[in-house]
Amino acid sequence: MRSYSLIAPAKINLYLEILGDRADGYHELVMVLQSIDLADQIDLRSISTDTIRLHCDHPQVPVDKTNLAYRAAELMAELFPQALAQYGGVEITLHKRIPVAAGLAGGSTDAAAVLVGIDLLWNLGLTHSELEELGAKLGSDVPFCLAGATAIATGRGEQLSPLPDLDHIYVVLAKYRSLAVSTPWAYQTYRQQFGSSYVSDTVSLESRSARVHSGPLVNAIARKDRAKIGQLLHNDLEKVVLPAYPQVLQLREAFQSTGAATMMSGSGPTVFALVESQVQAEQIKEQVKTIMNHPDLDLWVARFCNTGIQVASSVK
Ligand SMILES: C[C@@](CO)(OP(=O)(O)O)[C@H](O)COP(=O)(O)OP(=O)(O)OC[C@H]1O[C@@H](n2ccc(N)nc2=O)[C@H](O)[C@@H]1O
Ligand SMILES: Nc1ncnc2c1ncn2[C@@H]1O[C@H](COP(=O)(O)OP(=O)(O)O)[C@@H](O)[C@H]1O
Repeated sequence: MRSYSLIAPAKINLYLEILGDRADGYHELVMVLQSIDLADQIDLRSISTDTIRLHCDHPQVPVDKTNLAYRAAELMAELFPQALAQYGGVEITLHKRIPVAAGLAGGSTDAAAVLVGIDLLWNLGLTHSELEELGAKLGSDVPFCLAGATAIATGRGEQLSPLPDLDHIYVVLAKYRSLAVSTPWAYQTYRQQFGSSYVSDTVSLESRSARVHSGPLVNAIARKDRAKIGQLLHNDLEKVVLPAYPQVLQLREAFQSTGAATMMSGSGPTVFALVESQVQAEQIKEQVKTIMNHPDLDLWVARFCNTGIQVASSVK
């Protein structure tokens, strides 16, 4: 039986600015996204029946049709019924290492891996932009997860422009195991509290987005100036999540007290810090663990990576 094993990295947001609301209910964004080597492994195998089967080793992850990986397979089956008939259905096994509901695009990267894996299993030969288009139907962060690395994302988050690769930057991440922040809640609350400051005309939206494209963070990335990148981290969603979740605020303050550049990722509740070496990262991880002294707090050390979905092994 044909099978593929794929590696699906998480992302962090180095920058997230909300520019305005949109007629489709989403928000117009400008973000800088970065892949990190904290990754899920997704195994896909052709099966003789024309069904989709999903297994996952994480108790918080649904294995029904609400799983984004399942939805990615379902979308492929709907779009390519002849390939489904020719090659059979798919059995998907998710080995979950990315924390769930964490602001790290765990579900999105699994969905991206399933698109790539089924394209290979069924010999579809889809182009990268075709895969991006399918990814955007599943979620705003899915297109980024396909190629990963460092990129500016605009629109809902699905329009991408690559940025130069960043190497040798380590990340310390921390999240309370039982704490989840709803992404729709975060955007909706932001709109309620700060919506009146939106600029509604498109010229202004474009100029605000262009300011980021040629702005200090993008310049710091081009110069690989790690210290400056750290100083320029920004996330508008902190304005609503930190006041509503005091534990996340405390975690943010604990990271700050170590002197490292720190920020919440996406809609949270993961907080991360950027550091220059693995040794320093392990030190900060221990410092934050000691300051917080909470049995429910999980911490990880990861590294920036310049890849999105990758094939680890295959049987053809
Ligand atoms: C906040 C971010 C930052 O990277 O990531 P996470 O924290 O989820 O990882 C993203 O914007 C999330 O992306 P993703 O999780 O793919 O979002 P989607 O499934 O498309 O949308 C989930 C919900 O978030 C809100 N949403 C999302 C994107 C956007 N540009 N405007 C929005 O208002 C909408 O309420 C939508 O129903
Ligand atoms: N493949 C998946 N991995 C993780 N969570 C998933 C997946 N598919 C659906 N979910 C659901 O999506 C929600 C958001 O999870 P996740 O994608 O990890 O976080 P975020 O959107 O914050 O990056 C979870 O509460 C979970 O129930």
